[in-house]
Amino acid sequence: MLAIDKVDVSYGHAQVLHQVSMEVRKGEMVFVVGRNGAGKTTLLKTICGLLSPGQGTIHYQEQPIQGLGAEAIAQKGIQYVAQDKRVFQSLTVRENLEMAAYASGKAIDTVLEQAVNLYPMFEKMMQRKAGGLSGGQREILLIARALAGSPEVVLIDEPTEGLASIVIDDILEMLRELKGTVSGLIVEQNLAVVSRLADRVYVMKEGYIVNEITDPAEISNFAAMGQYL
Ligand SMILES: Nc1ncnc2c1ncn2[C@@H]1O[C@H](COP(=O)(O)OP(=O)(O)OP(=O)(O)O)[C@@H](O)[C@H]1O
Repeated sequence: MLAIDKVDVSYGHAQVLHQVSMEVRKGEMVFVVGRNGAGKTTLLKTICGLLSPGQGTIHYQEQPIQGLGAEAIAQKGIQYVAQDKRVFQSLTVRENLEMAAYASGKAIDTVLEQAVNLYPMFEKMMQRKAGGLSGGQREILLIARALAGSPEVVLIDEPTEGLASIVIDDILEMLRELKGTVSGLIVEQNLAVVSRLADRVYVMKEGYIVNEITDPAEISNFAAMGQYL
């Protein structure tokens, strides 16, 4: 589905990704973990076309996409949910979803229904201003917006960052709902979340992939593996 091969990325003269290779197979939920500054956000921005790799290739459904630009890559079916949890605050939940429907060309009713399936509480929250939602609900709204165009792959940057543990459970539940319906590449520092959902984990350190874990037993023990971070 997505194959990243020996990708280097620099900001000016500062190289921050070195020979990064990874894959996401159809329906897989793949996690990237690593300390702050390891290059995780840079990786997602490179895949979705906000940054261009200096070297290496990124293939999506067997076609090269590196350097295509963010709009073209989104149209091909890769959606990116940034770390900042920024919704259109002065618009309602419904209006936020309507804008995503409009941008993707999907019927509004379908997008609203998908969002309620993802997070049933939205049904009663459609007229609320998105700025008044909790951090967790904003994150779920952003993911619902990203799913509006029925992408094949979602790239999600730190969905639980800064959230209280009770809200993290909501995100966990929502991601569990998503699992299998779309392929996911998710940056996440909460190892308990990773251990519950991951099909595959990549560990990044200082711009390099230093470990790939696919063994389910090892993944389910991942929360105890703080040494990787
Ligand atoms: N726009 C930029 N210009 C120059 N350097 C940058 C820029 N963005 C990030 N960096 C540097 O690139 C490196 C990787 O940053 P990146 O944000 O990708 O890491 P990260 O693993 O996502 O960390 P975090 O969890 O803090 O977001 C860091 O050293 C960071 O300072």
